[in-house]
Amino acid sequence: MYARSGLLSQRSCSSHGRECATPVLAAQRRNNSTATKIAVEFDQSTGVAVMRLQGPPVNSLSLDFLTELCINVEKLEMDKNCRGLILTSSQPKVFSAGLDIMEIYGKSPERCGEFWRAVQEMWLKLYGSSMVTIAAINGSSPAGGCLMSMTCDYRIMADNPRYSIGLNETQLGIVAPFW
Ligand SMILES: CCCCCCCCCCCC/C=C/CC(=O)SCCNC(=O)CCNC(=O)[C@H](O)C(C)(C)COP(=O)(O)OP(=O)(O)OC[C@H]1O[C@@H](n2cnc3c(N)ncnc32)[C@H](O)[C@@H]1OP(=O)(O)O
Repeated sequence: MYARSGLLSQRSCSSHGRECATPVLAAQRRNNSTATKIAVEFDQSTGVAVMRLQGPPVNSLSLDFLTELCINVEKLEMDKNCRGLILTSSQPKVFSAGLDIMEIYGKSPERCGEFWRAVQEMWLKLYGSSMVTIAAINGSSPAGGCLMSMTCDYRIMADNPRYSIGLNETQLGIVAPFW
């Protein structure tokens, strides 16, 4: 969902002077889901968009979720009026539970590859964004949720001892790749 009058879809990328297009098209081709897991509100007066993650129960990062996230980031990126992005969660107590483990359990190597490429695309898009990006971490944010917030320029986390953040997969001896 992009609550801004469909303006973006009518504009060509070249009118904005920002790079765009191919990744969006790739992501759009992939996105067959009709359910909306990402809600975006853009305030024209401030130039700041708020992106709310709303994939119940815990905003786990499925292929559909990642695809929708990427499409929305890219749309905002193409809008020259959008200077800042706040990423937060609509789910109570959880920012994001990280990668949707059911996306990698018992799946074919091809499907796992597709999923892993979507993970890379997500963090590269956020990390490389020309917008100022802020993660407003209003709940727990383990593993891939931590990765997502790390790729933002700034992080603010709700002060609640019940919320945790970190690369918890290291407890199982799984470490982030070296690239
Ligand atoms: C800046 C440059 C960066 C460069 C980066 C380079 C690349 C770095 C690579 C980094 C790698 C990152 C790797 C990530 C790996 C992963 O993300 S694997 C996933 C790991 N996630 C977890 O371990 C989270 C586990 N979940 C929890 O801890 C808790 O569920 C919670 C704290 C999130 C929420 O707790 P609570 O509110 O009590 O809910 P629950 O009852 O536990 O769960 C509700 C419901 O959700 C299901 N669920 C939870 N997590 C996931 C998940 N990850 N995937 C799918 N489903 C999940 C849980 O099973 C429950 O389902 P049911 O209600 O039982 O059906």
